[in-house]
Amino acid sequence: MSSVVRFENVGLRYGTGAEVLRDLSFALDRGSMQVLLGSSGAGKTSLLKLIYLAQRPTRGFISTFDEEVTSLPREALPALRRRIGVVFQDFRLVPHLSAFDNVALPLRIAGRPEDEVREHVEEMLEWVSLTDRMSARPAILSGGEQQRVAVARAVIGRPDLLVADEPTGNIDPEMADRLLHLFQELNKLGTTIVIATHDAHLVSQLPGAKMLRLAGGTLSDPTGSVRAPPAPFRPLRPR
Ligand SMILES: Nc1ncnc2c1ncn2[C@@H]1O[C@H](COP(=O)(O)OP(=O)(O)OP(=O)(O)O)[C@@H](O)[C@H]1O
Repeated sequence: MSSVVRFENVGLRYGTGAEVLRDLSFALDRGSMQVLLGSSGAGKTSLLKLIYLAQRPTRGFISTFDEEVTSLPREALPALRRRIGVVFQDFRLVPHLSAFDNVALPLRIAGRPEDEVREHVEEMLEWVSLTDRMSARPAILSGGEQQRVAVARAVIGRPDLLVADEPTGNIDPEMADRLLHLFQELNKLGTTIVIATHDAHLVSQLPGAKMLRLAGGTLSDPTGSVRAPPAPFRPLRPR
């Protein structure tokens, strides 16, 4: 099977600090769905940044859509980035644009006709239950509403690759189910998907998804069992 992204012995350090990612070698198969599991600080966001080309590795080799991106000039990256939808952990909505206009952005950038934009955006906002909030700017939306706008914006253009950083972190379980269903539908249409989370339960909600487990900056055996939970808290007994 061909791969959309391939890492070979990739490492990343910020400045002169220690490596936060090391010896990463894996491939994302075309049309696959992967859950990147790791605790807080494990390096999930850093790994996603390498995948969506916002960060270059300090060593190793990365290929994206069959281009060796590690040696590509900076000017060549935007064309590849346009094929990648990203749900950022901190949403990154455009503050002066309404929910509608934020979601419309990828379609307008792609030069799609305005009547088509309207139809698609309305449909997408309905899917994430934000029809009645479409005129609101991000500042007056709740965290969960902003997250749903961010997801809608990332998926609306049917990207070849979708990268989502804790995309269900701020929403209730019912809406989380709805978003996961949306990701599965997109995956059926051919989009390769990577979802980073610290929530091991998410894997069981995505039948067919493969797991990548990140710990201490490196990928462990994805077939390995989930680490045992810590011993239960036992308060001191009164003497
Ligand atoms: N821009 C940066 N400069 C320096 N260190 C950074 C930078 N970004 C992340 N780090 C460090 O890299 C390590 C991994 O961080 P990262 O944000 O990738 O983890 P994470 O698994 O996404 O965590 P969380 O689940 O809490 O978001 C941390 O030790 C963090 O402090």
